[in-house]
This record gives sequence, structure tokens and C-alpha cells, in this order.
Amino acid sequence: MSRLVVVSNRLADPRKPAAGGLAVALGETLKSTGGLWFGWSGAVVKDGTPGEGELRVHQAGPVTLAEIDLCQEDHDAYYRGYANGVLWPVFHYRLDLANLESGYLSGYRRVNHLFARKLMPLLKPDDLIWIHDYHLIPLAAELRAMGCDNRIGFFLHIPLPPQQILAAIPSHEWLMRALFAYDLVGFQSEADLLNFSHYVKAEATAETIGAGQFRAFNSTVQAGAFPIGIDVNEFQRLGRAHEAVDTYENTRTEYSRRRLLIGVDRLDYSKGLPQRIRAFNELLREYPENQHSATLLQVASPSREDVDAYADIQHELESLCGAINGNYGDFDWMPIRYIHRTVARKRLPGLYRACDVALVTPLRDGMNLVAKEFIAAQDEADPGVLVLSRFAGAAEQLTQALLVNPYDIPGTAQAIQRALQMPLAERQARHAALLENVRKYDVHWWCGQFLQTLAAVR
Ligand SMILES: O=P(O)(O)OC[C@H]1O[C@H](O[C@H]2O[C@H](CO)[C@@H](O)[C@H](O)[C@H]2O)[C@H](O)[C@@H](O)[C@@H]1O
Ligand SMILES: O=c1ccn([C@@H]2O[C@H](COP(=O)(O)OP(=O)(O)O)[C@@H](O)[C@H]2O)c(=O)[nH]1
Repeated sequence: MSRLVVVSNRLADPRKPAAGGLAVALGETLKSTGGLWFGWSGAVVKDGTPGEGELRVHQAGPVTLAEIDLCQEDHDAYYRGYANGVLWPVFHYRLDLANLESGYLSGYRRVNHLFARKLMPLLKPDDLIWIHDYHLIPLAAELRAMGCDNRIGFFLHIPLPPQQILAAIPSHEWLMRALFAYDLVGFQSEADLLNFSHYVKAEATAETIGAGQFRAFNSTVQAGAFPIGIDVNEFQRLGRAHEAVDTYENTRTEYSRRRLLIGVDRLDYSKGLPQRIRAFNELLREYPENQHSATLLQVASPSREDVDAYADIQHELESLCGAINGNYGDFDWMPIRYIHRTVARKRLPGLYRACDVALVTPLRDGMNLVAKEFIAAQDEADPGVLVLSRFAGAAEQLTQALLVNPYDIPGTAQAIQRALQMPLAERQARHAALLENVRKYDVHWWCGQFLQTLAAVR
């Protein structure tokens, strides 16, 4: 059987808990398949040479981790600059936040070349290579140029925007052409796949030569939608461990007289946090019975703090929460508990279970695993309700959630009120259908479908 080689910017020791959906999902995948996981170590070397980085290889259970350091200049141009200052905002439909005039592209190319150069000697002829996310789009083209003819798949964890938005990136043709060096390209949703199909037909006069097969630039690529999932059994096991049980009991005791709502997100402008807080404000104003009763626990895990737009969103959020707590809060009740910290994964199932409603309301999101984790953590006899943005990839699957347009503040407030008042029978019916979906399309399904398709591509 072929060895699996996974390449991603973000790595995590699969034996330890991680924050961020990609690291969590790949950790789960590799724990069961074994193989090699290659990526950035997370270390930034102050006076290092651009295009160079020390590689350390070590064993973590069944997985060999190959971690490479980046020097400050490469990190700034590749990760902070091009990946998170250009690709992330544009792919999340936010041209207004993209730094399109920057010279970051050369750093992005340099680091992809470095990854290829360091990975090449570690590869065996029949390895199946699976490259992840927007940081590494040109990696297969770099590997091919070095003579690699292994099967290579790519999975995009974030949305792919429509052609007209993508085309605003000055080097969009080069970027999209690079996808044709892969054998298989996977997206989170059918909507992303459709955007890919429109783009390659309009901009690269691609021909469709079979189901999901596109021919352009003298190459053929297979494309498909492979919605990522969670490891439901592992998450439920985590929910039975003492850290989660203690968290559940402490939270229920502390808020015994309250209705609890929860949001768990990286502090990212794509997650729609200001809009969510405004919708909660509208709930308190329009449905005053929730005053002195409903409390929103908002976990905002620090993320990419050296990118300007992230510092801005943090200030906006802090001032919004402060204003609402100032206006409505009382000696015995604060409407919002804002937690600007990463909460340990082992506590999350208990926290989710203690809450009546989850607010997962991104403006755009590739998938959103928090939505799936919330469903998996519920008590089936008395489940909470998921309020979910129609613009999260997860909305294509989780259709029994209360779907909202997060830009519509009164509409979202109305859906939250409906969630808080939903009768038990309806909660149970919706939850059962959602759980069935989350269980069926779990992380093992995702991995299996992608790798089987990759292995079968001609
Ligand atoms: O690595 P960071 O810069 O700290 O960011 C964390 C990860 O964020 C993004 O996650 C995406 O992948 C999830 C799993 O497929 C998906 O559910 C979510 O909607 C996406 O936003 C990013 O794509 C990863 O590369 C980052 O590691
Ligand atoms: O304080 C936090 C915030 C998030 N997470 C985890 O990070 C992942 C976030 O993944 P998601 O797909 O929702 O979004 P992303 O951050 O990858 O965009 C989920 O598994 C969360 O449980 C965590 O462990 N602690």
C-alpha cells in the first residue's frame, strides 16, 4: 500500500490537541493512516537566509513529522503577506481587505520552492502526496519541475470565490494554472466547485472532458467537492472525559438561571463576529424577555495578530461587547462573556453541551468544524439548536440548522429568538437529522473519498 504524505503550512503533533480546523482534521486523519506530515514548524528565525530553513524530522506515534523553520523575511512575505494578506481576504470575497499592490508574490513562490526542495529527498516513488490549502497552491508545479511524478492531490480548505473576484488578483492566471499540476483538486462545497468550473472555462478556455474533469494548459485535472468532517466518535469520547464533564457541570451551575448561547471562533474578520454581536444586541432590544436571562459566551481565539485587519477586528469587537455590557449589564447579569483566548479542545464538548444555542455565523467560511462539533456534543434527549450562516460551507450539508444571512441583523436576531423558544420535539428532530449527517460525512469519509478518488484518477 502507498504511503500517505501530507503537506500543509500548519502542522500539529497528532498526539496533542490543536486549534484550527485543518490541523485538527489532518491530525485525526494521520493518526489512523500513519505516514509523513511535512510543513512549517511554526518557528520564525530572526536572522535566517530567505529561501532557506532547517528541517527536523521526528516520530510522533504512527506519524513522521518533518518540520521546517522559516526566516523572518520569508514568513512575512509568504504567510503574513501573500497567504493571509492577499489570498485569504480575496478567497473570502473581501477585496476591500486585500493588499493587492504588495510585492509578496516572490516570497510566496520562494517558500513553495523551498518546501519542494526539502520535501523531494524524503519522497518514495509510490507515495501518495496530499497538499493542503492556499499557502501551497504552486507546490505541485514546483515538485513536477524537480521530476516528481507521484500522484498529487490538493485540497482547498477555504472557499473559492467567483471568477470576477478571483480575477482581481494580479497573478490569478499563474495561480490557477498551478492547479493543473495536480491530479486531483478538492473543494469544500459544490458552490466552490462551480466557481472553479466557471473560472477555468471563462479564463482558460478549459474543456470539460468527463465528470469533473477539465483540460487546459496541456494538462488534465480532476476536480470534486469533498466536504470535510470531524471524528464524531473521538469528539464524543472527549465529551465523556473528566475535563469536559467538569466544564459542563461548572458552566451549568454558574449559569443555572440563564439561557446560554455560544460562539467559538478564531478572531477572524471572516467569522462575522461584529455582525453576530449586533444581532445579539438586537435580540435583547426586540425581545426584551431575554434581558437578565440570555448570556452569550463568545470565545475568540487569537489569530494572525501581525496582520493589520486582524488587529482592527479585535478593537471593533472589544468596543461592541463593552458597549452592550455597559448598556444592558447589571450586578447579577452580563449579556456577553467575551473570552479572547484559545480554549483547550478537551473542554469544548462540555461547553457546547451546556449551551442552548450555538451561533456559527461567518460571512464566509470554507466549512466550519465548530458547527459539526456542536452537533456531536449535544445530549440527544435535550439538544441545543444550531444557528448557522448560509455562507458557511457547512450549510450545504447541515440544512436542518436554522440558516441565516449574517448580514441581516434583524433576521439573525429573529432566528436566535426562534432557537431559544424551539419546542423539545422540534429540537430533537432537527438534531437527529443533523447528527446523522455529521456522522455519515465524518473525517474518515472525507479522507477516504479524497484518497480513493486520487488513487483512481487516470
Ligand atoms: O493556521 P492558521 O493561520 O492559524 O489558521 C487556522 C486554519 O484556518 C483555516 O481553516 C480552514 O479549514 C477548516 C478545515 O477544513 C475549515 O473548516 C475552515 O472553514 C477553514 O477556515 C485555514 O484554511 C487553515 O489553513 C488554517 O490552518
Ligand atoms: O479556542 C478554540 C477555538 C477553536 N478551537 C478548534 O479549532 C477548530 C476551528 O475550526 P473551524 O473549521 O471551525 O475554523 P478555522 O479556525 O479552521 O477557520 C475547531 O476544531 C475548534 O474546536 C479550539 O480548539 N479552541
